[in-house]
Amino acid sequence: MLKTLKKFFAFCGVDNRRLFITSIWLGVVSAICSAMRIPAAAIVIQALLERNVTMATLWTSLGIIVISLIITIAINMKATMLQTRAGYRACANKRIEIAEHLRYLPMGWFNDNSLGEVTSVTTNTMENMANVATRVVMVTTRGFLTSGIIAAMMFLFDWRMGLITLTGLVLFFAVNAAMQRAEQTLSQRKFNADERLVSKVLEYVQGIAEVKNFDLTHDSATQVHGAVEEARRASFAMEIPSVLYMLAQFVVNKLTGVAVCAAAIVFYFSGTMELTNCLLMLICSFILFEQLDSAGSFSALFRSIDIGVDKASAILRVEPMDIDGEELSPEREDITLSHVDFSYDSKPILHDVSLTIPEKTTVAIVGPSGSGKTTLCNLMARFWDVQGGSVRLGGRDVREYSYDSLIRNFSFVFQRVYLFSDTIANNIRFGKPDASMEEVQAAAKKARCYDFIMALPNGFDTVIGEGGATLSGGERQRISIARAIMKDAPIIILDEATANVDPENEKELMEAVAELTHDKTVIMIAHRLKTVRHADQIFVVDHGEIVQQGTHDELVAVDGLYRRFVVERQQAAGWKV
Ligand SMILES: Nc1ncnc2c1ncn2[C@@H]1O[C@H](COP(=O)(O)OP(=O)(O)OP(=O)(O)O)[C@@H](O)[C@H]1O
Repeated sequence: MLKTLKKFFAFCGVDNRRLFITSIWLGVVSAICSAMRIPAAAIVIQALLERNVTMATLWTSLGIIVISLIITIAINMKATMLQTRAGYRACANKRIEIAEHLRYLPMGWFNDNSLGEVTSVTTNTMENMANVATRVVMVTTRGFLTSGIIAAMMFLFDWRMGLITLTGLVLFFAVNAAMQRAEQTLSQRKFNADERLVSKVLEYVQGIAEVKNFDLTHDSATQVHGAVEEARRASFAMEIPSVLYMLAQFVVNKLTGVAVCAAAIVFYFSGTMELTNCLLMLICSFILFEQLDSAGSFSALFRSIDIGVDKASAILRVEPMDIDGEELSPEREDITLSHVDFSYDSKPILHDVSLTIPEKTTVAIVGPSGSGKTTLCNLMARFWDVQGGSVRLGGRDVREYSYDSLIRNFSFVFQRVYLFSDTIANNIRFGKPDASMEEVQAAAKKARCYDFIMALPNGFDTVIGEGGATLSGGERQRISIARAIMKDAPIIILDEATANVDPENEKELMEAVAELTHDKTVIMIAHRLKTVRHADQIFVVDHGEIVQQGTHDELVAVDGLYRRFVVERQQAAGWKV
């Protein structure tokens, strides 16, 4: 348990740890104040035995009780406020730290770890930590510390009583340690079940259109039901042993009280304890381990704090990509790939790819579906690291740049646009967080989305649904172009941005793209002949290799994949030109 405490305090950070420790010590002071009931009772008992009860005796006793009660309440309030602040602040800081850290993780990590796992850690686990860990840590540490202090006081009072109390404490901790061991595997099972539940619900909600479309309601719901059922079983399995161990702890506690009671009576009759002290011990025996009772039940949750800290720390320990990167600004924005080899895990995708894209030129990358076009573009912005060869921007390997200084040079317009559940203005501002409203509107005008935004009920302040759900595909696309215009990066990568657009939207989209790409280095994964034919260079990719390279006129003049695609474009399923 001490190991978990140490881990938890290290996890919380210095400031929050200080608040926690202060609140724990305040808790101990409050427990001692609440124990002032014992001397208050002793004064009255003594007076009664001496048949000397006066108003002064009663007032003194009452005064001690009232004052200690007021102090206890005030201290408890302060301690609760401190630990609540420390708990929520520590978890909020961790969430921000994790979110920030995720930005710098290699894309391969996201491939290997499901969205559910990451979501579960940042939501469930952190929520659990904020709610449970803060209370658990305070109640248990306070309970154990207070009981230790009481045991020491018992030794001072009468070593025989001290011995009985200590024996009780040792037995209590033995049961507690057994409970912690029993909880270890069960807590892990519960965490895994919670993680799977979040994964399945996310999958179900994200794929709800497909679920309805293909009438998968039953299959998907079964998976969600299975995950819910396993989470229920895991939670229940965790409760059973803890209830039994808690009962055992409770029994040990009460038996210690009974032993104190019995020993006091025996010692009185054997003439080795005064009547006042004997009566005092009888009162003490009932309140001796009050704090320990709640500490014992709360400590059952210690294992889940342990796992929670481990899960969050495991994400934070994943090595970010730009560990050695420098803050660089390329002098020119040309891109060179030299003998690049790349695989996703063990699946080879690109083989010995070399190409040069001079700055401020437009290149089109074309090829059959799955040939590696998107992968090629992603390597330029170091979404992944190459396994062989190099990718250079402005003559420097992209691995020499820090992530921020590299990504500053790129704007991506993806075919699948993701808009955040926020106002339209803020979605456009993503490209430049401190942009004024005038700048946002100017970008929207260039991206040909100003008119439809103004037609919305709250204009630029309209909050759009998560993923941009309340806008059409073409509108979302143009907002993403406005975002890219706002960023004003020197290199634009258009990944099939013009595919799947109806003719009405196409004209506006083309105008928006023209505004975005003006005077930039442009790399487009192009499916339309119109856009491809005007490119300065065309790279034809097939099975992860550049099989042809040149201008449209040069490529149609020779027999090859490009000409075949142009000729067969009407029938070609994988290449819509
Ligand atoms: N994140 C990933 N993890 C594993 N494999 C991937 C990943 N992304 C793409 N692939 C695989 O790599 C290959 C190349 O994919 P890529 O998206 O680069 O092709 P593309 O030419 O852009 O295809 P399309 O025109 O259909 O978009 C495909 O076989 C794809 O399944």
